[in-house]
Amino acid sequence: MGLKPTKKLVLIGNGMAGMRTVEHVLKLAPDAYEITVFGAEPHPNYNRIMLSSVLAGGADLKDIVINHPSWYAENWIKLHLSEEIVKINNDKRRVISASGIEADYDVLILATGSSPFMLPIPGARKEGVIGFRDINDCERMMKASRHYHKAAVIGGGLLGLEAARGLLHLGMEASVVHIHPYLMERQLDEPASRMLQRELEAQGMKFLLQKQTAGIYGQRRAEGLEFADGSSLAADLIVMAVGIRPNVDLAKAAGLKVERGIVVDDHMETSVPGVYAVGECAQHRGITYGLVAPLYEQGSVLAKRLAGVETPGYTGSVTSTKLKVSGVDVFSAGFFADTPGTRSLRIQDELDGTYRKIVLQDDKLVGAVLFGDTSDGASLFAKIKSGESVAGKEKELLLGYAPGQAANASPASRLAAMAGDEIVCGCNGVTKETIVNAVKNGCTSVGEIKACTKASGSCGGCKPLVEGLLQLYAEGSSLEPVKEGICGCTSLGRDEIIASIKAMGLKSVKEVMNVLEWREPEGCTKCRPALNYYLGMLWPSDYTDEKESRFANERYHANIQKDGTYSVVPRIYGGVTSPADLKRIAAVAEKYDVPMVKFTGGQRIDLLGVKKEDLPKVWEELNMPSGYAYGKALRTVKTCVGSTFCRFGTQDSIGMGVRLEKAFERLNTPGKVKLAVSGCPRNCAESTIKDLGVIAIDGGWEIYVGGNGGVKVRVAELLCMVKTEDEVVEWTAAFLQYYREQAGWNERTAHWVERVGLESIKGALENHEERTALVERLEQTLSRSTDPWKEIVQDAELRKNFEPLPKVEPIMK
Ligand SMILES: Cc1cc2nc3c(=O)[nH]c(=O)nc-3n(C[C@H](O)[C@H](O)[C@H](O)COP(=O)(O)OP(=O)(O)OC[C@H]3O[C@@H](n4cnc5c(N)ncnc54)[C@H](O)[C@@H]3O)c2cc1C
Ligand SMILES: NC(=O)c1ccc[n+]([C@@H]2O[C@H](COP(=O)([O-])OP(=O)(O)OC[C@H]3O[C@@H](n4cnc5c(N)ncnc54)[C@H](O)[C@@H]3O)[C@@H](O)[C@H]2O)c1
Ligand code: SF4
Ligand code: FES
Repeated sequence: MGLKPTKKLVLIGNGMAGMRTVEHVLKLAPDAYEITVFGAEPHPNYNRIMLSSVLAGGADLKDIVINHPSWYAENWIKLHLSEEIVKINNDKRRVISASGIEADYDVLILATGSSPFMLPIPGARKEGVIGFRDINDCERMMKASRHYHKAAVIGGGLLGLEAARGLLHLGMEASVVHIHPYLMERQLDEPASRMLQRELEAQGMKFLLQKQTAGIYGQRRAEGLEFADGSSLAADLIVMAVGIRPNVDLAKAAGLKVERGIVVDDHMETSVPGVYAVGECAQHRGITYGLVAPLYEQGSVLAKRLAGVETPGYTGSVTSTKLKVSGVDVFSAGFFADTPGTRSLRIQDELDGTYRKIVLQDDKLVGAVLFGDTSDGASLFAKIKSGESVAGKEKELLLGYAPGQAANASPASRLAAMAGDEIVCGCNGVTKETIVNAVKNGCTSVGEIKACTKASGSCGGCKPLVEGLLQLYAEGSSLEPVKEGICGCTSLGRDEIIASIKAMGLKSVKEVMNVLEWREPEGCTKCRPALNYYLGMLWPSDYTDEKESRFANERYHANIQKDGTYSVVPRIYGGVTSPADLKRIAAVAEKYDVPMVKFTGGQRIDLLGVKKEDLPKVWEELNMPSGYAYGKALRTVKTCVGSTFCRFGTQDSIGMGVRLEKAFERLNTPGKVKLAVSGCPRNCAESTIKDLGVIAIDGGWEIYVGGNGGVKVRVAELLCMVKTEDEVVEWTAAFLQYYREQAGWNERTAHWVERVGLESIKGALENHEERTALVERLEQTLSRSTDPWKEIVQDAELRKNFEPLPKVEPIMK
């Protein structure tokens, strides 16, 4: 420190926004102020955001401190902990703490944050009823979990869901009571919200929707909740997460203009000159914010103002949020609702568990919702913030790739294509360019980049991107990163993971994550199903499929529809049915009020709109095998009528198709697999746009592979020509097993064939010995497969999974 400062700066509130402002001031004008900080909490400034991770086991309390006491001392800051300021004397320009400490100021910053809103209902003050705001709350929940088992969280917003996830981690039963019909209604539309709910249910969370809490019952300690509809829920820990209220009492008493928050102008100055407010307690242009990114923007503007650096002022923020629950990727930004004057585009892939919605207004992107894969969140948010015209680029934004570019372009090429001014770390407003410069200036780890730029220092959501940039731009690395993880939880790629599983004999998803040091202990929606698949593929004889690592569709063995009902597709081999099967399907459809019965593109019958609780009965009464219309597995074998009826047919395509479908049904594959068999080169079964298509020719068959008729049409390539039906089956088996062993999870054959090249596949399969070995390994896998519907129908425990959500008992008064 150089000259003795002449002005006194007092900060009330040792939290995230206030201390970020002080840090900025120290950078811009290190000698300008003598700084005193008052904090009501007994801790130095810590990362409040990470409390969710602490509760969920992803961090330790000691890991979340942002500024250690030594940092304050090094920067000549006088720090008063456990000292609440109870009075501001504007005339004397002095503040007074609860214990009587007085401090004079020339500049005063109020950064008092918010408090959880506690519902004013009978029983709200009972023991065991808490908010979730600070370290103390976190410790109370941890302590309660050691003695009690049933927790209820009131509020299905960001905080409530993160709290519930943490409580599950602590071994408690966690029920979320939400007043709206669907969760996170402030951030998500209904389809995304329903997908989220299903994922969280799979993690063990329970939900009571459209429930208004009327009171909390119990003696001294809470024992449960009573609802307005007369029902109740037992709970011995109740966490209220129904929103926050800015802490404004102190400012109000001091005569500052206060509405919902402390009213400030564009330079964060309150109605009293020299007195400023930042963070959640401040109200700017009518808005109070509850996320760090806008609060940090405010802090940066205020610091400039205090350091005498010219600034146009703060003009307000567009916000984006990400739910920090491991295993669930949800992103929401801007105006996501469908309102008059806006146009929404969306795609939902129930199979991959992904949802994308973009909202446009006057050719600009104004909002976005992503579920399942949030890797494009940063770039969509950048477009929303820039306000640039996106006319003509709507499809690119919706699909997440430029026309002509591969749909699943590698994360590395996406990072490389990112513009320099695109924000990578939303919490701290750090651009790609800033991170790349830090790397070029010698930062060699994410920790160093954090220390240098703040990126990844708050919610941690951008860590995978920061790590990706580090790998991409570190000296000596090629344009492709050295290592590209299968998801943000690891930097290990598919091949490394498979090699480690084999070498170390790892036998469960959890074991792989532990031994290979996953960053997220629970993994995510990308890696859990991938590991489950790899383990099943590598250990066909003794691996037990982990249902909880599969998408909801695969767990329930039915496709979930937009409205929460399911579709049921029984197997119809080769598209050939019988009057008896048709009668049974019709009877079930009538009995269970199935609203729609539809023929699918794969020549089957789809019963749409089946209620979850009816699924076991529907399967039982259909008494037909599962068609696997929901899984990454063999789907359909489409056939034309072939030589049996068609005058052009040279071979029995129906017989061949039925044989293939019976041979490979229930086979799990990296991506869904569709087959087709055509009876002559007229190709009526569209064999050339299937993963594997067979076409009859004079005296034999042609086998084509790697075709796709979906978003990006790809024509299949000729793998081989064979003479007999047995050879068709053998080559198909060998190709499917080679695909199972070589492709990445979720990689369709079209992409895989394009990536590795047809010649390499031909090379492997042409060798008779290798082909035979592949067929044997495939048969070993198939020998253990059983029909999932039959299993569920016969198992009372499994049937319970389909029962309606927790029964709420009526309360006896
Ligand atoms: C569990 C949890 C998870 C969150 N996750 C995210 C997230 O992922 N992303 C995100 O953007 N935001 C998240 N938030 C919100 C984010 O933490 C807040 O927006 C941010 O901390 C607000 O900063 P602040 O400085 O305004 O208030 P705070 O950080 O609350 O700081 C205010 C401080 O002032 C003190 N204080 C109040 N009155 C006085 C007084 N009179 N005298 C002295 N001291 C006083 C308080 O004790 C407190 O320490 C989360 C919040 C919680 C609780
Ligand atoms: N990942 C993140 O970004 C993150 C995480 C945690 C907290 N936060 C922030 O912390 C603050 C607090 O979070 P929050 O979730 O409490 O606030 P919120 O206002 O975002 O959500 C509160 C939720 O509670 C529901 N609710 C209201 N009254 C209810 C009632 N009587 N019964 C049941 N449900 C009721 C609302 O419908 C709403 O969905 C917010 O500013 C939030 O943005 C952010
Ligand atoms: S592909 Fe050939 S055999 Fe099959 S229906 Fe068409 S014309 Fe007939
Ligand atoms: S986005 Fe939250 S720390 Fe970077």
